[in-house]
Amino acid sequence: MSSAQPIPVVVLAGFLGSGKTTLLNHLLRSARGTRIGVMVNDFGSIEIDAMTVAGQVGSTVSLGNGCLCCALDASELDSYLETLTRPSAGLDVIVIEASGLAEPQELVRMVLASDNGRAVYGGLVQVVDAAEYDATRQRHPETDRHLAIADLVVVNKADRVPAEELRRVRASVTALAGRAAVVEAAHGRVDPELLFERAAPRDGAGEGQLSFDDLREDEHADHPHAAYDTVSFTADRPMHPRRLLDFLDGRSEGLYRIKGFVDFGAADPANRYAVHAVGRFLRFYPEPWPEGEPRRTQLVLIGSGVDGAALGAALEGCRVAGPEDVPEEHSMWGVLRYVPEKGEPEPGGPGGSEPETSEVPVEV
Ligand SMILES: Nc1nc2c(ncn2[C@@H]2O[C@H](COP(=O)(O)OP(=O)(O)OP(=O)(O)O)[C@@H](O)[C@H]2O)c(=O)[nH]1
Repeated sequence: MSSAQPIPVVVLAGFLGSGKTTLLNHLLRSARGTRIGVMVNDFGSIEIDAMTVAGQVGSTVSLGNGCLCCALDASELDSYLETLTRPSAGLDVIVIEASGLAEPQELVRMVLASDNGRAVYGGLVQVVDAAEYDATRQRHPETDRHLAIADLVVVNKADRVPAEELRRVRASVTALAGRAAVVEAAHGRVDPELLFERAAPRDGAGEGQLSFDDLREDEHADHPHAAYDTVSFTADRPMHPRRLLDFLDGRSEGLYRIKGFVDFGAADPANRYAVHAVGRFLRFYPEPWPEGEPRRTQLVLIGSGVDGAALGAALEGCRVAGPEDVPEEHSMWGVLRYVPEKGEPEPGGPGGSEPETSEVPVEV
């Protein structure tokens, strides 16, 4: 792509835990020379997504805590776009990863409203968790509306549902997503061309894509974010593997999403454990501590109808209390049960080739 062309800005949306960061990291790994700028928006004061993506690329801007569509206005978005669209950054495409509770329509509207002449709206990619599809639609009827305005829908986690179920979900998504292409994926592994080609500004710019007029103003009202609380937890003392597992196994239905990194101290001094819970799905992904990274646990918990103070207190009780509180010999076994088999890649880690995008340092 030539730098004289406007840079497409793709909005990557999808409900909590559907696999947006996983897909983004796949794109960054397999972009083959396409230089991708990333904006990440975390819902929670610890920027887990930003940390998960940051190792992969230099051109990442974190939009911080909150729901982008509420926290940001078009002029602020413009100042971030200004940074990423500088010719010196040499980017070909910019991807905005929305928080799992963002209203994609608002983001699209903001991108369309941008007066940055070097950027152009590049389409909405909506990620769907095939295993959570019915439950998500039930709790969040606005899901249907999000599908209807998408340009590409990725029915992700195809590996988690039987073939027949996948067909049913795909058929339902296709019916709702009138204008969008629908593809299935496991671990977000879509052909990057699919996004970038769709994102590339074409003659008759944005043909087939949403225009301002397609976006109705009144739909921010039933924004799902209002129903959710977020709890951030940090501990400088290691977590007790068995007590943390008991906490996770006993989590309530309302506590829909947990993500972060866990320090199990002496139980595994070499690794930190990325943890992800999405509904009843739970995984730990051990990875060597990055050099210079302080040994600490950082978690973000997102749920509706949850008691934040009680969750915080319960997690505090999962910390190793002191030298006499030694985790019993096989206490890591419970954790290891949730470490994926070989072949199931980590959300942001190995499991694929190294990123081919070059580092593009961008100062914000
Ligand atoms: N089995 C399976 N797990 C997946 C797949 N895609 C993502 N995951 C896992 O689902 C969890 C959530 O994935 P993320 O990529 O962090 O989801 P997200 O949409 O960025 O999450 P939020 O930003 O919190 O909304 C992680 O444990 C991923 O490894 C998939 O296709 N199959």
